[in-house]
Amino acid sequence: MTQTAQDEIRVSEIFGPTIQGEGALIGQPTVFVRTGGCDYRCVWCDSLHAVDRRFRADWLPMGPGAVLDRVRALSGGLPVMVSLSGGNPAIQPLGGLIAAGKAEGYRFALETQGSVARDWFADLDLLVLSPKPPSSAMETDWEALRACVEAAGPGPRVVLKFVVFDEADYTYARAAAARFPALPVYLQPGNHTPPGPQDDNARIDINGILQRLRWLVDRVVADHWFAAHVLPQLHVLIWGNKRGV
Ligand SMILES: C[S@@+](CC[C@H](N)C(=O)[O-])C[C@H]1O[C@@H](n2cnc3c(N)ncnc32)[C@H](O)[C@@H]1O
Ligand SMILES: Nc1nc2[nH]cc(C(=O)O)c2c(=O)[nH]1
Ligand code: SF4
Ligand SMILES: [Mg+2]
Repeated sequence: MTQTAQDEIRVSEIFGPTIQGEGALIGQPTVFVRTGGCDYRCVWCDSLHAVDRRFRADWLPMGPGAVLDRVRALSGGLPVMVSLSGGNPAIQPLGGLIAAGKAEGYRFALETQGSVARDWFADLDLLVLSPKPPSSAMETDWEALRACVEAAGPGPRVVLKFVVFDEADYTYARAAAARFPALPVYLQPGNHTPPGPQDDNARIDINGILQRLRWLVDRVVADHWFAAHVLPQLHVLIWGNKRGV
């Protein structure tokens, strides 16, 4: 593969295989490629090490070949699901990595807030759009979100995934889902990440997460919102907000 500076991906971390902890592929063995840099800054982001520019020195430019070498080494050369996350992976040049990986049998999912659409979304196996509710303090660009769905086209599965902390977030999720009636919906309770090193499972408020999870189930059932899936972040229940799992 010939490589140019435009192909370089800013990589915060590559880890796994672990299990996918969230959403449509929960429980599935997955290697994560987390890119560095985001056009948002959600107040409760659990991955600030890939968002806050203070960590920029840790985001290494890597060509698609080098990323695939690392993924191959982690998976023992066996095809596995690769989740592209971040940061916002949509602001990175990932088309070459996806094409090269698919040629070797890897499958690709991508997690994005839906603020930037890319033509290579059409080559994914799964596009997870996670527009941000009021508690994030971010504004949704509905046209950009729709452009993401359109860029995906008929190829990948496309799903919506909402983080819900409170009633206003739930109302937002209902309204956003109603704009895209054909898309499956996943709801997950938010976790309040304490500041400091993300390597300490004891610092996670598991009781708060479970309380919001019970409330979310009650809310969905009371509304007869039978198309929604309600799931916790399984990796957070297992490991807290530890990095690299
Ligand atoms: C860290 S983000 C990276 C991808 C992309 N920027 C996005 O937000 O979709 C990956 C997933 O984690 C979710 N997430 C981030 N912080 C969270 C928190 N405190 N509680 C629950 N989910 C969270 C996001 O909503 C998104 O679905
Ligand atoms: N196990 C595990 N599952 C995840 N699902 C989404 C994640 C993310 O941060 O994008 C994530 C993560 O960081 N770890
Ligand atoms: S969009 Fe995603 S990565 Fe960016 S700040 Fe929000 S949760 Fe974090
Ligand atoms: Mg995460």
